[in-house]
Amino acid sequence: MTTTAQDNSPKRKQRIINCVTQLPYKIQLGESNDDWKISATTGNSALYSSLEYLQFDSTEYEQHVVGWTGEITRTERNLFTREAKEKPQDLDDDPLYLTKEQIKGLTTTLQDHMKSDKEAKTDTAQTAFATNNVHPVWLLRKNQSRWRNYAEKVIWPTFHYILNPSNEGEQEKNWWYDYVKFNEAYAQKIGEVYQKGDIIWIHDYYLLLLPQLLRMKFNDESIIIGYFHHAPWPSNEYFRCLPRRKQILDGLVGANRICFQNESFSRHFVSSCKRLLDATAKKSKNSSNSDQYQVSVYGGDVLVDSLPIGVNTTQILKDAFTKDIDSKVLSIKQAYQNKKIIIGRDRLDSVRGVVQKLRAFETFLAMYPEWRDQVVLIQVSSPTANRNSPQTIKLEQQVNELVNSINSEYGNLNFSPVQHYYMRIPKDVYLSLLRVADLCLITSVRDGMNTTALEYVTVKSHMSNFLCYGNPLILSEFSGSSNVLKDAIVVNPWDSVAVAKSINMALKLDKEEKNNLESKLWKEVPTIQNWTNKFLTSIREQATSDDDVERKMTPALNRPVLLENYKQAKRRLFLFDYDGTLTPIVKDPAAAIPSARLYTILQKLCADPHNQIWIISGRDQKFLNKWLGGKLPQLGLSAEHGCFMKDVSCQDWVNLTEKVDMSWQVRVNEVMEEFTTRTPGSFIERKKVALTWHYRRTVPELGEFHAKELKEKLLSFTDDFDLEVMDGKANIEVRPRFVNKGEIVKRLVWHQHGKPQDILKGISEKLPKDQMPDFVLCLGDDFTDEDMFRQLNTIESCWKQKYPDEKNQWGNYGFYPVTVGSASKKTVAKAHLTDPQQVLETLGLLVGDVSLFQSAGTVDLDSRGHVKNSESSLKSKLASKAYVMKRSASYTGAKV
Ligand SMILES: O=P(O)(O)OC[C@H]1O[C@H](O[C@H]2O[C@H](CO)[C@@H](O)[C@H](O)[C@H]2O)[C@H](O)[C@@H](O)[C@@H]1O
Ligand SMILES: [Mg+2]
Repeated sequence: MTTTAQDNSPKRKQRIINCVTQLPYKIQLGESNDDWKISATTGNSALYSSLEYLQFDSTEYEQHVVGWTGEITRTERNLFTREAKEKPQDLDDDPLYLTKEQIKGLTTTLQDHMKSDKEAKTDTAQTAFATNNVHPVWLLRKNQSRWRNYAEKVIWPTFHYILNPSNEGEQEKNWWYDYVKFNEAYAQKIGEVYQKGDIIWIHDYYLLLLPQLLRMKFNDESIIIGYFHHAPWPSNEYFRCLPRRKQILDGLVGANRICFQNESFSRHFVSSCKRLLDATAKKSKNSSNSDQYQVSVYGGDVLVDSLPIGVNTTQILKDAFTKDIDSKVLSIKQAYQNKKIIIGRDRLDSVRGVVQKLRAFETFLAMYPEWRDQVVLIQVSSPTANRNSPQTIKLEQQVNELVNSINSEYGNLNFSPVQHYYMRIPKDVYLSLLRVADLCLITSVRDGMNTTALEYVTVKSHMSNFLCYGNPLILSEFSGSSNVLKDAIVVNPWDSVAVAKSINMALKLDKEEKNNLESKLWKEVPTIQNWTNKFLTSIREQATSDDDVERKMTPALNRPVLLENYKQAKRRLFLFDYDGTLTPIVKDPAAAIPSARLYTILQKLCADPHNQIWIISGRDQKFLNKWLGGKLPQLGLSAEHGCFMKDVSCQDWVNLTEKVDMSWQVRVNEVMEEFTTRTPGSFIERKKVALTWHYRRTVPELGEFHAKELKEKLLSFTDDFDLEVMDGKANIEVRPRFVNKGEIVKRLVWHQHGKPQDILKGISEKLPKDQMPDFVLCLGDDFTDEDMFRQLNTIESCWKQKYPDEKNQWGNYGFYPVTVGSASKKTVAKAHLTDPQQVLETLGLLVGDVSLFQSAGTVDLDSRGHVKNSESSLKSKLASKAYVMKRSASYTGAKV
């Protein structure tokens, strides 16, 4: 009899690394260096309740939260009240240089805070709890709010259909660099936390570059990255106005799954990818019957769909129905006896529609005199982080004027129909307002998901609510929540008359009508538990289904390492393919000519005597001479996939196929001509040796079908001539088998660096290593370029045997075989860059034309956000030391 051993060990929980813009805490430093004051932040309630759920209630997941600390402020004692008060000038003037000990102390305080939260929130201490699961991202530079600028002043407005004139000036450039660093800092922190098998979940528009950065950082094809976008995603007509639109999309498509609040946002995102990245998308329905897209971009796939966020309905009901809140509700009711109460709670920014709401309320009072004196609008507007910006100040004035004019027109000495509170209110007051309301009015002109709407419906679902059960909700059609709360009274906030009519109708609903509405609405409120589980379950399913397919991801090129290696190397060799690498693929081969930017970069590379630059292309000599050799004679050239070579700073070409029988050309040409006749739009490019049949300009399906047929036909006889038939980018090429780009690479690497080539002479593998290149950057996009990469890999293996002790500080020989295309492309290259634009940016970086922070690239940062060990990092360290001394001296009264 056989027995199966039972596995009694506790099931390992799935680890989730949850990346949020800011930890859910407001952090203040008291008078002494370790006096940390931690309190809960306001805003983002839905997201933070998802974190709480994963932290305290979920039995399936072990959560790790990675987030910026937010602006850390200091407090000072108020001499009169003895209370600690925040120093207002802190954020701009007071650099928060924290010592290592302080950073450690604060991390422990945060961990402890989370633990005591747990003890307060769970009944038992049984749940296995992940200690050290809060991972702060330190960015302690002076003016800490700098990290918000690009996200808040450029991305946020565009995502809400507000176009600020952007001139890509110095200021915006600096904001962008800080934005890149912000994302880099997260990548670095995740690097410290990540374990194989973890799911990384990234939230919202501060972290749009992070998915791709993580792909660059981890050479782990199984890494699973999900991204949820909480804000709206605008139509492509708006999105494409962002100067950094491509970098943003490139950053995001590093995720396996990108999810939005509703189908319109995901559709807009997909059209941005199609338009700006040349992506294709297949649409289908997901398990919740909403649209999902498989977006193919740079040859890889990303799943795009939507899942509206929810709220913690159980907690809200628990918090909203207490004795304390009962009494608050009663006092509000007494204050407005015999009046209907309309409530609104919004942040005071231009998209929340407070102005539209006031205008509609004014119209309502004008249109329905019978309601005057019978209705009060309690509007709570909470200040935004940008309270002092000219736009907010203007908006504040506009709101005040409207409130005054309504109250003077329709109010009297005893009563003002609009009660406007410009302040943050505590949670209990907010819940009391939700409970007391006869109507909730939401007129935002754009938002991702309005959680006030969801919370209101939740509170109104409670029967014992002082006759307020089921009171109605008027909701803007431009709010993301209108896609979820389909049975709300939906209005266009720009149409004051229509909103006024809806207010009148809503206030007149009888009990049965209200109950009817509420019973439908209540079913439509998503819970945060469901939302969290659904997102994580589907990403896990995606991961397992992907596991069945053989999946190898190529990491993105680590550009900071490349730059460092470049700077230190003395014998640098560049091996560049041309089409699809240095220049984008276009319909007409004759139109694919070098850009001015490419010339500048090549010129700068050529000007450095340590560099040897070769273009190794499928193009013929005529094309390469005309557009490259003629303008930059220092370039080495190889034409027709290795058939011809022209050495650097030399005019003459050498034919490596001179002795080959070319009789095959007639036969191949005949077959290609037959297919050209049958396929409108196709044509033959006749080079000296190779023949290329192009079908980019044909009807795609027909072109592809005939290309397959042509290839088979050619393969049936080309073996006799020892020819290779190659599948290129919308082309089929034929050339002799014994020449290929790899052979050229072999010749160039096994060669004394900087010495002229004796092309017809054989290769010597006996050269001392210090005469051969110590840095080789090889870039190519196509199947034929794989020969170059393969050759470099072979040489590297050989050197490992021959020169095991001569590796560089990065543990290799400075070889960078890099494919141009997606991470999921099948390749033997060691890294990838997505497209020719990224290629130029990378080369620009080497010649000093581009900043490291122009695009994200995985850089190690210090706790202040400077590149580690850089000049600015060292300067900042000194400043920090001086600062700490000054501070401690000011405590003790000593002079420094
Ligand atoms: O080795 P490469 O430098 O990448 O050259 C490969 C082939 O590139 C050219 O064709 C390709 O690019 C064209 C322009 O973008 C495009 O219209 C065509 O569809 C692509 O196949 C070139 O015409 C061929 O001769 C090269 O062999
Ligand atoms: Mg190419």
